[in-house]
Amino acid sequence: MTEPRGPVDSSRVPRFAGPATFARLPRLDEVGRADVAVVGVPFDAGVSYRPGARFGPSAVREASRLLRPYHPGLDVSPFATQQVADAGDIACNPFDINEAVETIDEAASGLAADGTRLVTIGGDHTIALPLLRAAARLHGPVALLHFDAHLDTWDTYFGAEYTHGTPFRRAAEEGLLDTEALSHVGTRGPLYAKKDLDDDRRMGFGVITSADVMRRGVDEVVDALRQRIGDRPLYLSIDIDVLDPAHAPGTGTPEAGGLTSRELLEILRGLAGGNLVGADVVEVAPAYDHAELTSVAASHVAYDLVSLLALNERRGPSPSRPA
Ligand SMILES: N=C(N)NCCCC(=O)O
Ligand SMILES: [Zn+2]
Ligand SMILES: [Zn+2]
Repeated sequence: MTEPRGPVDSSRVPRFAGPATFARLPRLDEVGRADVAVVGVPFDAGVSYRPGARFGPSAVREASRLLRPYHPGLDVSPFATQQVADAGDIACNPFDINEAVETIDEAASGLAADGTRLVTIGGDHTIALPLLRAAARLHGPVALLHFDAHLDTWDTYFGAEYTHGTPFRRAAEEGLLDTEALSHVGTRGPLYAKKDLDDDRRMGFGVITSADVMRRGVDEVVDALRQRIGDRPLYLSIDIDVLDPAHAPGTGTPEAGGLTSRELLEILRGLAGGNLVGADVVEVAPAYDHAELTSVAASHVAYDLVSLLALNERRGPSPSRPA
């Protein structure tokens, strides 16, 4: 097997020079096949409040120029042990949500057909539905770990079924989810009614609120999540608004009282050694960002996801966790 082709060497070409692929990795067409593809979905026609997440993929790529090849927290060089490439953007119709959902499903299925695992950069949270369809087609119903301020299991908005507040209800209805292993992490903020929580529970979701993370701490949360997920094929969906607006102001539906980026990254690291089959980072809306706070956070989250996928291959225990 040939060695994976890694990022542009920052000691030769300054990291602020040249095109912004994710982490300055090669494009997929330059390497032919990848173990992990980072793909953008510049789609935001499903939002209920501030638009702008269509510019998320390019902002996260720009912010990812500073990433380095070795992850000390997980003791892995994620670009050396597997071929990681930037698959560019899935071009989908900004005026027709139903068509866009189909396009994303087909494109994701095409990319993943030969075993490539996808880390998708959104885009608003609508895109999780077609990504879950593509994942479930390959792996069957998947465990879902959903980091978000919001439940995203509402039914419709203005009669629309496919929106950023409804992907997980649709996914549950379509049988894409393993109902024994569904968790929201980081939820908070006002709801429409208490019934939102009842509906959510009926779909099988467990909830670890943002306040729970603060009270129970990262290690206990990780233990609970690992127990619930076990060895199941796992899909991770990370809405950047799970972070407090102080850590991620650049997003469309911000809610006070969120996680710190440190908490989010540490919870992710605690999941090492599981059976991650795909992941997304969504809802980065750069027009509301300051000093790239949000896109830097999202680029680090994506880097950790790629690193978790590298450790998947090894199937070893997590070095960041005590034995
Ligand atoms: N998925 C995100 N970010 N937000 C959903 C909010 C839905 C609402 O406006 O009630
Ligand atoms: Zn959200
Ligand atoms: Zn969301």
